[in-house]
Order: sequence, then structure tokens, then C-alpha cells
Amino acid sequence: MYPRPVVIGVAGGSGSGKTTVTKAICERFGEQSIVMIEQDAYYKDQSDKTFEERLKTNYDHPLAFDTDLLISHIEQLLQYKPIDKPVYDYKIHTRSKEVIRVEPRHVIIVEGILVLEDERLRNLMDIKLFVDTDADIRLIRRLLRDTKERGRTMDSVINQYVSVVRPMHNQFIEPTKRYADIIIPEGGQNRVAIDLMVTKIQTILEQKSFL
Ligand SMILES: Nc1ncnc2c1ncn2[C@@H]1O[C@H](COP(=O)(O)OP(=O)(O)O)[C@@H](O)[C@H]1O
Ligand SMILES: O=c1ccn([C@@H]2O[C@H](COP(=O)(O)O)[C@@H](O)[C@H]2O)c(=O)[nH]1
Repeated sequence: MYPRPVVIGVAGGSGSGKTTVTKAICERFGEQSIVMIEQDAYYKDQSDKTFEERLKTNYDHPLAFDTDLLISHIEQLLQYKPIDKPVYDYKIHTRSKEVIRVEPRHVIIVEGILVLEDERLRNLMDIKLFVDTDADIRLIRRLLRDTKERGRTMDSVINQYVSVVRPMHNQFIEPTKRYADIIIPEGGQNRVAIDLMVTKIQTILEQKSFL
């Protein structure tokens, strides 16, 4: 029987570079050692609502997520059991009909805006990171990404940012920085932080005789 897998939480504001950092860490190990779980995959299913109703959802509030399902999936992976991870479609604001079969691995990285907000989630984590990027940079990155990749217009990104994303960030996301073991400035291109994390994970895996 293997020792318990290592769980790493990566939080930070929208556009801070969480996904970029997490992917950079994962690439250094390969699919056989690490599994990446995006909190966004656990947005509640909204297929019972019309598209117009879905536009009114607050996607930056803790209640937008099915956190019970996320926790139960992490617990299954901790027992080396596979999960069927939901797939979220940002363009239609709901889950798609598919799921992705995810096999258990020795390292589990849970990444998302509010992964440090729920105490039960925090208690499952061995290492907690917060990617800390200035608000103006986050907004610019989100504008570029959401217009290119998530089917949004510039007006809709700016309106959502001012009315929802910014206030929710200040109320729910920013305060979770205090739970972080490590704060990573700027995210994606922070090679030093990524190298440090890779070394740390390698050490843990060696201690657990995974490597
Ligand atoms: N250091 C960086 N410099 C420039 N662009 C970046 C950097 N880090 C991330 N990005 C880009 O910004 C956007 C948001 O980054 P992403 O990693 O998806 O952030 P998050 O997961 O925190 O929302 C993406 O399009 C990504 O390619
Ligand atoms: O249907 C949706 C679901 C989510 N969002 C926004 O996405 C971000 C979280 O994703 P990041 O990759 O961390 O940016 C969140 O701020 C939501 O506002 C959405 O707009 N629509």
C-alpha cells in the first residue's frame, strides 16, 4: 500500500496565473506522478436554467461551487481510487455532458480562485500556495483570455469585473492569502517559485519513497 498522496492547493485571483503555474509544475513531473484538479470543473451544474438566467449567476462566490463533490473526489484520490471529473463549459456557463476519468497519482494539485476558502478543503492540503498578482494585470490578462478563449466581449468582461469579480475578490479570495504557506508573486513566469516548488515536491516524494 502506498503512503497518502500529497495534496497541494493553488489559490489566487482570476487571471493571477494559477493555471499557468500549476501546469508548469505538472510538466516537470509528468502525468504519471501528478494529477491536476481545477476547482472550475466543480462549478454547479446549471443545465436546468436558461442561458439568460446563467448570466446572472455570481461565479466568484463560494456557493457557485459544488464543494462537497470536489472534497469527495479528493478523498477518493487520496484512497488511490479513480474519479470522474466534471467538465465545465465557460461558453455556456454549465457542465458539459462528458466527464473525464482521472486516475489517482502520488501528487494532487487542486487549483482555483477559492480553494483556500473552505476549511475542509484546507485541511486536506499539505502545501498551500497563493498566486499574488496586481489587480490591473489580472484584469488585462482576463480581458485577453476571456475574449479569445471563453467567448466573451470586452464590455461583458469589464462589466462583470467591476460589478462582481472585483468585490468578490476583495471579500472572499484576497483574505485567503493568510492561509498560504507560500505566496508566489506574478504567477506564470515566476521560474524561481516554480523551481522551488518542484524541488519541494521532489523531496516529499523521495521521503515517501515514491521516487
Ligand atoms: N506571467 C505572465 N505573463 C503574461 N501572461 C500571463 C502570465 N501568466 C499567465 N498569463 C496569461 O494570463 C491568462 C490568465 O492566466 P491563467 O494562468 O489562466 O490564470 P488563472 O488560472 O489564475 O485565472 C492566460 O491567458 C495566461 O496565458
Ligand atoms: O460560467 C462561468 C464560470 C466562471 N467564470 C469566471 O471564471 C473565473 C474563475 O476562473 P479563472 O480561470 O480562475 O479565471 C471567475 O472569476 C468567474 O468570474 C465565468 O465568468 N463564467
